[in-house]
Amino acid sequence: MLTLWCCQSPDQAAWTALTACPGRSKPGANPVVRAGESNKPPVERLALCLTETGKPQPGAQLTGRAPRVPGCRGSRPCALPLCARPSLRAAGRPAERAGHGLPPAARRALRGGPGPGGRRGPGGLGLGPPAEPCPAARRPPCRAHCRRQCRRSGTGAGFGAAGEAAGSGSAEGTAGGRLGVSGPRRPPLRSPAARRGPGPAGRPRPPSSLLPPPRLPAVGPAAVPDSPQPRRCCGPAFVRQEPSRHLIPLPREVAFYCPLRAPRFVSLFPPARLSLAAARLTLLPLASQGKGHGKQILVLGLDGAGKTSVLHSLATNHVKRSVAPTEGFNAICINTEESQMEFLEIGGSESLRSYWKMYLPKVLLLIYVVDSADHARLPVAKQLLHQLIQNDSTLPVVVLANKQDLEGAFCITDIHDALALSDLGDERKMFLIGTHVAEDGSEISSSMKDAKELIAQLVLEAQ
Ligand SMILES: Nc1nc2c(ncn2[C@@H]2O[C@H](COP(=O)(O)OP(=O)(O)OP(=O)(O)O)[C@@H](O)[C@H]2O)c(=O)[nH]1
Ligand SMILES: [Mg+2]
Repeated sequence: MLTLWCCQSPDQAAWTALTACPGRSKPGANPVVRAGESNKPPVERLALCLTETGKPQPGAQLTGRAPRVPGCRGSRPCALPLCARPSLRAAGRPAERAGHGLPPAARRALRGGPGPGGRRGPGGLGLGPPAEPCPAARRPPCRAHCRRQCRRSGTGAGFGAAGEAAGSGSAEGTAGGRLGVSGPRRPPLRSPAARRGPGPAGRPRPPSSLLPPPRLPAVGPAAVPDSPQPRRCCGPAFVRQEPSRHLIPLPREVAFYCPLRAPRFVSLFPPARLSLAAARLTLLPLASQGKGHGKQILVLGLDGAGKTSVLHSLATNHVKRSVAPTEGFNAICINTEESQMEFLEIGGSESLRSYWKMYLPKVLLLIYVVDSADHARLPVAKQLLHQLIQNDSTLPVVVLANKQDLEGAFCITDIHDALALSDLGDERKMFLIGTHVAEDGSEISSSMKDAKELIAQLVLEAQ
């Protein structure tokens, strides 16, 4: 059971909603969102974000669906777009991305249909670039034109909704065009997705914005097969996509991890060389490849907290516990479709802690990992965290309360108190997520996936 407090600022509310979305957890782990719960709940895992006052705040509207984002005037609940993976991919607040609170014309434009003045929107709901308009883009919709093309192709295979619907300006059709294309089609009329041709075994491909980069097919353990789609000639049934199609979360790994661009552990500095490396901040592993650009995510925490294990798991989406302590740095790059996340772990042993603060000015985000079962050293972890960020009042921090699988582990409300997170400033974005790196499971836990998505989103926002 997951209890969750709502945060007040729109961005944080979005995250709250994301974490609360019942559709995103595994069966059996669906969070039950309850308003007003203030005592220690019987949590298995609990996501907590802090309000601007730094205190947990009972959510006013949390009754099983995500709260409406302030300012939203849309007729649909904000929870739906927030559940949709595509909505995560666009910039801006989720409510804006879904078009809530905007006039109808602007909403149409946002979804990819013609907006005011007939201009097309940016491909709303984060589904990527708008489908290419049908050359016969006129009203009424160019269904006859599409039929002609299908007849010419001689196969009757799906021309897809892209051209037709885009021409018609229908929001459903536009999104559907990106979702469903299959079979041969006439080159000038192809949507971007159609240009790539049919998916494996003739199956259609998911929207282009949710695929790994071109020429990098989603294969390997992280790849999830595309969902089957009907192959048929364009017609009303195909053109009119169910609205829920917009909201089907696509496979996580396809969206967030490109398996062919494998994560790389770049460098391990032996302690003897550490001072030299530390003296040359600009020559750190990733920065030395010209890709640092201040986008690094710093991963810190006491020795044995599980930093390396967490990083391995985030990078590979599969559980892998670290067996050796990090004696220096550990740098790993995780490529997503939208960004490259460069993580830098610095070992947590006493001799290395003095180097932590040197990297802070360069980072976008701090991930602080604590061992939830190591009660004795939580005060040390707290002291180091407070010292670290006391001079940077806006640096976003994600605290991972790791090893939640251990019997004696503190639940995250205890961790919150033990680390005195409410004293860490009102301005910064701060998140606390319980995680564990299971030994037996092959895939990472849902809490770890939540953490990964949160980190990706924070990095996008910070850039
Ligand atoms: N039970 C349990 N053990 C974990 C978990 N995560 C990591 N471990 C174990 O904790 C030990 C330390 O993990 P590391 O990932 O090396 O810890 P670290 O924070 O990188 O440590 P340093 O590199 O020394 O700073 C290893 O034996 C891991 O197998 C977890 O979620 N649950
Ligand atoms: Mg380590």
